[in-house]
Amino acid sequence: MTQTLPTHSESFNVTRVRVVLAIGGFMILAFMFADLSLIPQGLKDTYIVSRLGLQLPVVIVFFALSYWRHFKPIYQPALCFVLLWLSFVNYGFTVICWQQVGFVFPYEGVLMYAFFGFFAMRLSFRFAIYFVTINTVAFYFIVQLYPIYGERSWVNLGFVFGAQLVGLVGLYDLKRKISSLNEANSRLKSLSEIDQLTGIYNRRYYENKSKDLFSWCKRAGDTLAVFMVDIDHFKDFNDGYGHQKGDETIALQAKILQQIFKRDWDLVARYGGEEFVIVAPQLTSDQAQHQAERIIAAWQKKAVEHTHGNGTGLVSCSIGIFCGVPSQTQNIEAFVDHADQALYQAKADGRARFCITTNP
Ligand SMILES: Nc1nc2c(ncn2[C@@H]2O[C@H](COP(=O)(O)OP(=O)(O)OP(=O)(O)O)[C@@H](O)[C@H]2O)c(=O)[nH]1
Repeated sequence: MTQTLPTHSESFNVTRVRVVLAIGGFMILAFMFADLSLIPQGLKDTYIVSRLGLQLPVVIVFFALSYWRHFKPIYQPALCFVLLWLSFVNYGFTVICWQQVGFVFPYEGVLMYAFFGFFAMRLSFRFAIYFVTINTVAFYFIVQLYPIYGERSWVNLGFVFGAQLVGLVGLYDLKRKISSLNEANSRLKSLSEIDQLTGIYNRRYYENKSKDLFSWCKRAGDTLAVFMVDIDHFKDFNDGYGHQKGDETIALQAKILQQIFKRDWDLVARYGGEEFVIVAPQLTSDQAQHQAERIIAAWQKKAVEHTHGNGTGLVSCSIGIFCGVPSQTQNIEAFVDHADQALYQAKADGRARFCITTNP
């Protein structure tokens, strides 16, 4: 399998990171023009080396790293390192300016790196604390070792620390608001995608996701199995044991299906009422039959009494399956229609069984 199947979880927004990083790289280049008009002639080459030889390559390497599949776990420490690297290159250049021609290079650039890292690159609060601590200590040593800023040294140190502290407070506040927004968002998402009675995906989620899975199988030329599962004589069960027991039985059916369809890309959803749908990519007809047998057997093992109506005395379900490699003209609805017809057949044949049809 060369492609990854679409699963039911979200991913790190790496595109945003790349765009912001590219903007940061261009900002370094843009500032070069402004800085070069201020810097004394003899320092221009050193300045260009500090920007094009030391700062920009690190930004480019970080950008290239974003194409690595393990980029997400290393993003925060790597970002912290890049920001410190940019600041330290600035400090190094500041010292060279002072030592060589007594020129006072402005320190404010490092505040820009900090704020860019905090708010544009979304440095985590923990790494922002590391960054501020190391950055402030470095600046402290510079003003202690070199009288670059003269009697303004302490004021400037206070300014560097104070401004970063304000940034940290803002970052903390932002993180708190974002996390409460995310919580509210995931609650809303869950309400809109999850069936409250069973805790599995609802019809709305199924409608969207099944199309993705279907397109994936069509592109990859892989098999897809659609199962329609319906509890037998459920109206009689409800009438005989009450709606509450009926709800419990629907929830139990969902649990059985979840225990049997465990792969990340298997989609198990409540289709409506006591009917369930499963969209299972990469399942052969033999494997699909095996899964159906397991569902039927799971109900037999549970042995939930159902003596009302014309059933076997126990709760059971019927299953219709349609399985095959999607043809170019088929859509997911066609698979569901075939699975529905197979379900109809399983009911007509006496229930508590499955019926399977396959793509020619
Ligand atoms: N307890 C409960 N019952 C539900 C729910 N949704 C639908 N039902 C009931 O499920 C029953 C479905 O019955 P039918 O579609 O007639 O089918 P059946 O009695 O299961 O018969 P067969 O499918 O032919 O075996 C209806 O009585 C619905 O009221 C629900 O959320 N909870």
